[in-house]
Amino acid sequence: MTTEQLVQQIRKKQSFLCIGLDTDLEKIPPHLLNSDDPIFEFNKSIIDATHHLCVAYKPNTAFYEAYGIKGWKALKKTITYLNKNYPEIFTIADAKRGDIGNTSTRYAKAFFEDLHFDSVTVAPYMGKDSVEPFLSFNDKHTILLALTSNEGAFDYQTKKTENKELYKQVLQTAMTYTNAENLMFVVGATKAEYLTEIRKIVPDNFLLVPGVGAQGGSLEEVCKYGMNKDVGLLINSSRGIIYASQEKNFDKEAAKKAKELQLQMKSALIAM
Ligand SMILES: O=c1ccn([C@@H]2O[C@H](COP(=O)(O)O)[C@@H](O)[C@H]2O)c(=O)[nH]1
Repeated sequence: MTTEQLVQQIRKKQSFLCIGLDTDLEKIPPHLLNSDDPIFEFNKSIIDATHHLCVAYKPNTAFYEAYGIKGWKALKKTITYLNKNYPEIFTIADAKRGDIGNTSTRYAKAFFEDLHFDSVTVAPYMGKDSVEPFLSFNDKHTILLALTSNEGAFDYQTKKTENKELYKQVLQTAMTYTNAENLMFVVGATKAEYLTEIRKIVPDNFLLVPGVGAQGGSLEEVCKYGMNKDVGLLINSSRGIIYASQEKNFDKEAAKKAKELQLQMKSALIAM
């Protein structure tokens, strides 16, 4: 999917919501555990109930890898279901990959060519030759970790080397990479106060913003400091939406939570 197509969807749906499919067998409604593939059944119900309220889904691969081959099969069924039934939806494999060049190429092939995701999250620590293999795929997006939502972000990401914070160096250096137009960046909603500085360095790139809902980040502040002329934000909520209820109507309860966020996003778009 191109960035233009993503922006069109945001305008059409009046939403820049990304729903995180962090599917955990210990948290899904117990009645689903009797089915052949409870992870996929849960995801399918959530997707069918919420697709009109969001523009992206983000399965975090850890939740699938944890179940071995069964988890990978459920991930493949989920992305195939999304691409077949809702091709307008932007898909993110939250896998946080990155390695020496030839290994990164295999990761990129796995997520872009085998699984057909639109994007994958990548860790910047190994530098240019670990990131550029992901960037070389047309109409695919590499979402680089810049300033993460967790407390540990302060261990390195905000520390200064050569009088500049590491997250700023990541943003600036990454923008010099070949095919940098395919870059998006992860910035935690819990770090909204940094967004003004971040937008000075990457005014045009999309930001994937996890951390509203369960982690307590403010949607209002993220919009205030992070929006650009094309909206430029994908705001993720996982647990806050998908685990709204463990009852039979869990999908409808999830949709209610997604609707609450979509309505706030609609207001932010009107105020733009
Ligand atoms: O900085 C980061 C990067 C990734 N994540 C991931 O996003 C979701 C957030 O889930 P919630 O349940 O809405 O808290 C999860 O998959 C994280 O691994 C992040 O939170 N922060």
